[in-house]
Amino acid sequence: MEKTCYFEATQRLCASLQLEKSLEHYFHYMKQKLPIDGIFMNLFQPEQRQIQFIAHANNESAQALEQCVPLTEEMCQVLSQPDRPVIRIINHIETDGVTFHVAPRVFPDIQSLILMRMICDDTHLGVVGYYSKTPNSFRAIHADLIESHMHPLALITAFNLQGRNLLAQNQQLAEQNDTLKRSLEVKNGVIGADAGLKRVMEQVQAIAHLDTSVLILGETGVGKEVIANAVHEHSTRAGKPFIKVNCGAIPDSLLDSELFGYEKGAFTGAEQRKQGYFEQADGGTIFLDEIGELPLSAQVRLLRVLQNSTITRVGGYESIELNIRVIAATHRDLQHMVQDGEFRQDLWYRLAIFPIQIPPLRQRTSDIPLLAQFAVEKMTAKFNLPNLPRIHSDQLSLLSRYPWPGNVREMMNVIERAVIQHPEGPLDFSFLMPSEPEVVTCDNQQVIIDPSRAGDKLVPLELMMQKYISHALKVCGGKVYGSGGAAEMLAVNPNTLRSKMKKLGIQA
Ligand SMILES: Nc1ncnc2c1ncn2[C@@H]1O[C@H](COP(=O)(O)OP(=O)(O)OP(=O)(O)O)[C@@H](O)[C@H]1O
Repeated sequence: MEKTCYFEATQRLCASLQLEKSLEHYFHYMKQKLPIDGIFMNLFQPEQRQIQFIAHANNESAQALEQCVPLTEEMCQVLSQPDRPVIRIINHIETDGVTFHVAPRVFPDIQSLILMRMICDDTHLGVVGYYSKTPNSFRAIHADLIESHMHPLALITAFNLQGRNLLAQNQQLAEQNDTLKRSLEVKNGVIGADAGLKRVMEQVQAIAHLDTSVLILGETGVGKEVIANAVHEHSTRAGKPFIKVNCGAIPDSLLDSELFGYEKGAFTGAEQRKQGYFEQADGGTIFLDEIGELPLSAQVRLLRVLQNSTITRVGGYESIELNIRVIAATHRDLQHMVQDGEFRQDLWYRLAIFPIQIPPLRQRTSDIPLLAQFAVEKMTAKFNLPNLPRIHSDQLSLLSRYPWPGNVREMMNVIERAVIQHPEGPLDFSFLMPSEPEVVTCDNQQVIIDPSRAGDKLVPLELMMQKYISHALKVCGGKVYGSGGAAEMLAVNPNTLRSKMKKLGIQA
């Protein structure tokens, strides 16, 4: 009889991964053997000084519970005694101090019960309670019948606990992961912040919280905008506007209206009042990229704005006071431009209070693997690829040897191209290796076009331009306009480049 009961009970306890479901099956079997109205399970949590009810089954339902009942210090001591009996019959609940304090808080109708401790690996987990709403319901024979069920009950509870702990740890790790990801984002996607750009990031940290103007210097594509963004994000202006102005991309005739805005009727076509970039940046930061391209006439007006912190819209009279931090950037040698009279010295002094020089990528090759990984992840997301394409170590060292004249932007383009070519990986960058020197025929002679290999025989400038523009297009993956395009890399106006391409018969 006991053996059959043990077998049947164990089968039911093992029927589900959900404790309350197992308990429900078990209850419906055990109610035929015992005078019970329900069964509950709870955990003893001495560190929290409480008992937590985790599952309950009766004739109506089965529920997973999370109800906790606090214990006094003395109660904890009583329950921690190792020699407490495994099974106890309590036929009048009010006679047992601890049980009377705990069980009726969750199940008010309990009058009598059998409590069986669940012990697994010498650890007291908690108890199973077989209860009745009638007093004096239980006899020793009932206790004898269930005593052998302690092990399967303890085992399924221990597994369930392990699962709960794993879930909780998992959730904690996921939260930590999110926090770490966010803190990486706060570093604003500056890859190399702890390596090749460490010195730069130290300067960013030092200047960010001040309102001083910052001048960011470095070759094209080196990450000047990324650093400008980092200054803004680390400043008290983070969350306020960050307005980027590419000074080289605005035609001279539109500069004033773009920068300072205009009043309705200021000129033909000015049908509405429009805010300029400066007004849009009020409270935040204006990033004047390619400041070296600003014509001298505009430089005077910019200096006035910087000195007075006010602007006047085109066609307007009112002075508008602004609160703006200025970050300027250029790939040109501004000091040299000052000497040549192309850049106003007073503006240079004003902007160059705190210059940050970003080293070219070839001088910080330690950043290349991380940047490559970053670019691969970016492209994988962009093209919705199921897996990250791999880069073998020989290809990675090829990337580290390449001189990257277009810096990080060129690298992003190169990786995009490699991902398009082999989306499933591994990525191949052999196209970066110097190809056979290109030879063109000029005056019936063969001439090598690579200037570093050219001899004394020079080719017509147009031919050299044709080859050079074609090369630039190749580097930019055929892109003419926009960020990372050939016009940007060659620092020319896209329309100028288009017309040159047309003239020289170059297809994008
Ligand atoms: N340290 C970096 N971490 C992550 N991405 C970078 C980093 N540096 C540059 N990039 C990426 O390289 C590209 C070019 O960067 P960015 O536009 O900041 O260069 P730039 O120096 O301002 O270029 P330009 O001189 O043409 O204005 C962008 O896609 C940018 O996200």
